[in-house]
Amino acid sequence: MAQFFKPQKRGKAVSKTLKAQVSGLDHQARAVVRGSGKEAGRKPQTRFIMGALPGEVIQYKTTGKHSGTLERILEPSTDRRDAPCKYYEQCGGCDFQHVDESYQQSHKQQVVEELFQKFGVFDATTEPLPWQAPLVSEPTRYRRRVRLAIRWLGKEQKLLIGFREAQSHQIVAVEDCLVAEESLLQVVNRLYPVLNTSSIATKLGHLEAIQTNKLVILLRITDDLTKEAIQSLENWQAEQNIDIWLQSDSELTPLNNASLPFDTSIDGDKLYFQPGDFLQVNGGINERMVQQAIDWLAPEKTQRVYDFFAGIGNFSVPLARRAQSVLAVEGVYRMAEQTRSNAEVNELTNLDALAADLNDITSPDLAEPADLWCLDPARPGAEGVMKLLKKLKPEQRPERIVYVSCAPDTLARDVAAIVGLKSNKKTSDYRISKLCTVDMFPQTHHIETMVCLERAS
Ligand SMILES: C[S@@+](CC[C@H](N)C(=O)[O-])C[C@H]1O[C@@H](n2cnc3c(N)ncnc32)[C@H](O)[C@@H]1O
Ligand code: SF4
Repeated sequence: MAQFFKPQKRGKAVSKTLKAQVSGLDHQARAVVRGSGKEAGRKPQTRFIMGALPGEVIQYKTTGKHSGTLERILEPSTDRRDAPCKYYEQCGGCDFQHVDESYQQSHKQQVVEELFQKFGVFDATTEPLPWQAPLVSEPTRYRRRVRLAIRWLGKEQKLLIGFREAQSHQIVAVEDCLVAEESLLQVVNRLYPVLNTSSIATKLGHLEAIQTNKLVILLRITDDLTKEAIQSLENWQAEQNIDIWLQSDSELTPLNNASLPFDTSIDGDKLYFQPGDFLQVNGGINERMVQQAIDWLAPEKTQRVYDFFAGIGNFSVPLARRAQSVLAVEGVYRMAEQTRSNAEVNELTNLDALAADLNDITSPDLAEPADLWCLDPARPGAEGVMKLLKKLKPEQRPERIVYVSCAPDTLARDVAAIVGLKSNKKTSDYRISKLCTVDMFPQTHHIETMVCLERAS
């Protein structure tokens, strides 16, 4: 039969296998390779490839204009180690186990340094950043919360529970996870036979296991469970003394009216939360991070504090123990209410909470100005708070700001905005007095950083 030419849709690049030497690591710990030679007549591209290290010669497959997947390491780096977790090659939960923890930590500090330089936060040729020792975590068994994906395999009549593969919807079944507290996967394994029936498993979205004062299971359900299914979960709950919560699109319900779990603050105060609320995943490092925020802010009994992006009051409650008053601001109404309730339970009359969108905050929303600000935004950062700071008269601005960040790029952008404030057009109103990385997520590329900024006068 005659073959006719059919024009191809533009932009659909053909995947190729290439060889290259890795030139560096980006802020997501992806290897940077510059295309060697011409690829199908195009200009060589820079691509980002997970799993390789600077100096290594690799073979990779192109998957997009700037992406590729690692196929083979032809010349390994001496920094490479065998990953401690047997699921590492498939599981998307960790992406930095192929180097040891000190490499991970120094890479993370270097990323922050480079981003601060890029955003003009400081000039490396004239003034080094005042780095403090990193807050270093246990390298394994540090997670007190895990989320597992779930799929019912209809043909095999079997439930699959595990972590997602990187950039894929596939699930890797795991019996244990090296970064999670041991109790978490153990309890999931015990619950498995109860969930492994089509009447429950087909209605599950995902599962979370959380360990604070007690173990809690949160089941995300996509449809109502039958009475019998609920009864079997309740029987297991009673037998194991472990609370189960069901989360649907519209509500979060504890089975048998299970009570709220709580985290304990550095002063022994109880921070109650619902299983759907934000909770810092690394309990040990969280304690040290909160203590350091307090040391850096150094609140006095005469000072007022704003805790922006407050969650359930992780920083607000210990700050309220030391300051004259604290206003916690949180976007999720329920969590702001929880902070208020946590203030009451711990008999703190000087802590109030406001539910507000911090992208859009104005000083009248906050009533009186505060002497100290604590900021702990999610990844998009705190642009709205930066706008607020800029609009304030210099004398209304805080004496000190501690910024806790889980995204170094938005941190660099926001810190650049703070050090760029100049009331007298010459010198900055604020300088960075201390900063450090916080090892919140060992074995992954995620970077947590704390920065303390002090007002000049
Ligand atoms: C990284 S968590 C920190 C929570 C708390 N500081 C802690 O240590 O547990 C960030 C918090 O910011 C809140 N948040 C995110 N975007 C917000 C916004 N635009 N306005 C107010 N709060 C926001 C989230 O709901 C979340 O509770
Ligand atoms: S998330 Fe757990 S199971 Fe997955 S690679 Fe990391 S340690 Fe292993």
